[in-house]
Amino acid sequence: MAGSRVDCKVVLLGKAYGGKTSLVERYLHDRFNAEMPYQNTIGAAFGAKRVEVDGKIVTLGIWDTAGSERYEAMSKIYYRGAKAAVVCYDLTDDGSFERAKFWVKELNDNEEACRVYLCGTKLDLVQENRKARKVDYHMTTDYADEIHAEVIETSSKTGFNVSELFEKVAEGFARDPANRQTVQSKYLIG
Ligand SMILES: Nc1nc2c(ncn2[C@@H]2O[C@H](COP(=O)(O)OP(=O)(O)OP(=O)(O)O)[C@@H](O)[C@H]2O)c(=O)[nH]1
Repeated sequence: MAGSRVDCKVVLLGKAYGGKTSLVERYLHDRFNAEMPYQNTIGAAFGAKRVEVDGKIVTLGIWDTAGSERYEAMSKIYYRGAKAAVVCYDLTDDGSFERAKFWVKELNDNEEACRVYLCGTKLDLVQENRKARKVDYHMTTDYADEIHAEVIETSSKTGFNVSELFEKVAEGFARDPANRQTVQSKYLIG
């Protein structure tokens, strides 16, 4: 990946313990370690991945921010210039959806060109036990319609919908006429 251009800056935002790091870990390295004790992100972490869209290469530069409110000022720095934001909430924690709304407002107020993807995390937990669901799916889609966003529910544990989420992000970016210049017009080989 060294030296390759980052076309699309993507930022992950959301409440602490919401599953952002696990989502990136699953997407970039296809792994999830349930045994590993939770470690809160400090500052932010960066990773990149190339995605093919319509025969063209989009490089996603993904910033995983810290959810802890202690690092809020820092997280605000990381969404600057982002073309897409994956705003995460934990499907088993209703407070995390309130926090997601906070980030959506931040983005709407400061980064007009940033597309918002609402990502419900830990879907495996609510599939195992329906009572564990604390964030209603239809409520999230109604809200998404209001703010012109998309909703996707994922599980980093099983991998369900994780690649699909980032593919949506890459497609949304590459197919936006405003970004046509940025997307490398070369074909992906191999
Ligand atoms: N069962 C299940 N657990 C998950 C899933 N995603 C994350 N977790 C767990 O939830 C906890 C928090 O996940 P993280 O990915 O570290 O959360 P985060 O949003 O990056 O947290 P901060 O760095 O503090 O902002 C960890 O113990 C994970 O193992 C999932 O899809 N399923």
